[in-house]
Amino acid sequence: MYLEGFLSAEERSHLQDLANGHFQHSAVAAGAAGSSAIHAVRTSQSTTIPRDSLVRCIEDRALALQGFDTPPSHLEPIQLVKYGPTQDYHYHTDWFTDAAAHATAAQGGNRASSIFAYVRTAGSNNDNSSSVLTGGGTNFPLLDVPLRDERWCRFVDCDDEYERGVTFRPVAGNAIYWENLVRDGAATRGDQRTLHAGLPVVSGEKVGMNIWTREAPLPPGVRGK
Ligand SMILES: O=C(O)CCC(=O)C(=O)O
Ligand SMILES: [Fe+2]
Repeated sequence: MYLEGFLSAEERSHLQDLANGHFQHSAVAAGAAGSSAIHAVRTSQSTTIPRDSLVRCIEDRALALQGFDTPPSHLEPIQLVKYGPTQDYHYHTDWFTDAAAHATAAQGGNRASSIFAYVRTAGSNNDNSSSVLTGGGTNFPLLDVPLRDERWCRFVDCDDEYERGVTFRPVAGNAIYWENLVRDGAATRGDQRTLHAGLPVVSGEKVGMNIWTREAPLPPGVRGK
């Protein structure tokens, strides 16, 4: 689902203020139970952000979108991710493929849904040049969505090769929402079609926001206050 104007300009700058100075090299889930590791597949920098009243308001919006039966305890702390030139996040799924290590019932199960929003899509903060963001789209190679109306071209890259699936353009304030799991009898399993990547930034800086909803409540220590 495509969400235009999910974040206001004020919210986007507040989110960046909360994250500033806290970005660290992004980790990815690793083998051992609940652990993560620094990996070349994700060269961005990321941080979770503290929950203040504005962040709670964004969380409420994310929950309302998913229906009234998802309580706040299912939301992971919001994560911001920042990419400079050449930085990217290789193809991955947000649902954990190693569920025994990362998605047990005690850990809140797997990631039922994802919201990825574009928080900053501009020139770099670190140089004085008037660089603009180029690159940095979000590509879903296995999505087979016929976007026949050219109004979509503001939000997706209509010049992409057909075989490349769908690439969302980084448009500040907008977001994509998708569900990660499909029912499989009494259980759930990860949906392969949700494979995606943050394509390399060519110039400028991109800051994104992840809101991940678990199937079940997170341990209070992970969820935080
Ligand atoms: O940067 C992007 O476009 C996607 C990021 C992403 O998929 C993630 O952080 O899980
Ligand atoms: Fe992702």
